[in-house]
Amino acid sequence: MVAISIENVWKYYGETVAVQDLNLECRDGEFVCVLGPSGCGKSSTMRMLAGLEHISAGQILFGDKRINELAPKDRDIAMVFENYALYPHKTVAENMANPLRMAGVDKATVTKKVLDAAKLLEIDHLLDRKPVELSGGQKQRVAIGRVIVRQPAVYLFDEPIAHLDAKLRARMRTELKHLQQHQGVTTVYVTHDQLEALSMADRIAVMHDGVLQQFGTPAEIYSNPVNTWVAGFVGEPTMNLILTEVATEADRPKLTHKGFTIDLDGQLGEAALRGNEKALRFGIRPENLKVSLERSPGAIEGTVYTRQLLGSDLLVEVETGNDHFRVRTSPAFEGEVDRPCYISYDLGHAHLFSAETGQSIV
Ligand SMILES: Nc1ncnc2c1ncn2[C@@H]1O[C@H](COP(=O)(O)OP(=O)(O)OP(=O)(O)O)[C@@H](O)[C@H]1O
Repeated sequence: MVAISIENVWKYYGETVAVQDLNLECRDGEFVCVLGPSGCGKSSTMRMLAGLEHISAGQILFGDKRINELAPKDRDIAMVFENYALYPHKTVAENMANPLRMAGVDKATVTKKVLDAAKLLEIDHLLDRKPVELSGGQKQRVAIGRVIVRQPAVYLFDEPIAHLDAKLRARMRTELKHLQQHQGVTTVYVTHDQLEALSMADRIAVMHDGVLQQFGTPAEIYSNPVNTWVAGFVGEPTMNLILTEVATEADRPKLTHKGFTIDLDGQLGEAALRGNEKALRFGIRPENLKVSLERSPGAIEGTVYTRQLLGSDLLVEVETGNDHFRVRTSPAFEGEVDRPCYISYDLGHAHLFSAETGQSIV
């Protein structure tokens, strides 16, 4: 196992800048997810780590060894990419056994390790089949199996479970996480799925347009997003980010909006005054709002726009002054569409972002 340092790394494809001055430290044995939407540069980062893509500038170290010039086979990595390249003429068992055979492991150990991995991945009944006889999801599991049979210094996973159905994906998240914790192999895992990142990673690197936005634990990313981009990308249903104007009344700051006014105090109040900004985005997660049919002091008045059942919870969208708040509540909430309701909030869970730059000001 080994720590990974990505230092001032850039990736260009001609004029296109895919990765911009990336700095990331992945501790020995850590599980780091690189999270972002399509085109944000996560696969380019992964391919540079794997040695499949030239590093345009900067350097990558495994431990204290610079790997820029090392061939993929000399990096002691095992990778699963979205387009799993299996050997077409070999069976599933032979595909999975291949890395162990190449490493000179004895036959009995190979057979046992392949069978254990196949059972874990629920492909033990497919061991004699050839890749052409498998579904996409089954091929993906064989590709994962081929990687987990051996213990390299680094695992590189690029959307390895994207092709599985929801139930198997949830199971594989648990199993991969368990396996990684058990083996302690330093892991970089690329995904566009924020739930996957939140549930699996020790730390998450959120990328957008080739630029690292934030690097932190899932709790830090979720609770203290550094900008509106991260705030809106991580968390489902997404954070409410409502544009408001800043005003003061008797030196006390407040946020004004067509549908409501929010008096600020404490940390938020200080930040709003200090920032000297005319407009701010008020951010609050749906689970940190309460909706009621009873009016209460300071509550935001609105009308029920939609009710959507999310299994055990109800998502209520409330319209106020041409904007909508999403509120996660109990299905027992009786408010009907187009009827008045009242939203209350705890400012301890609220965020303020500059309307101009999108950066958190608190
Ligand atoms: N071989 C290439 N030649 C030119 N441009 C490329 C090449 N590979 C990627 N790009 C561009 O670089 C940027 C980052 O691509 P990258 O594949 O790293 O993103 P990604 O986040 O992994 O996206 P996806 O999830 O869709 O794979 C994109 O704008 C993409 O169009």
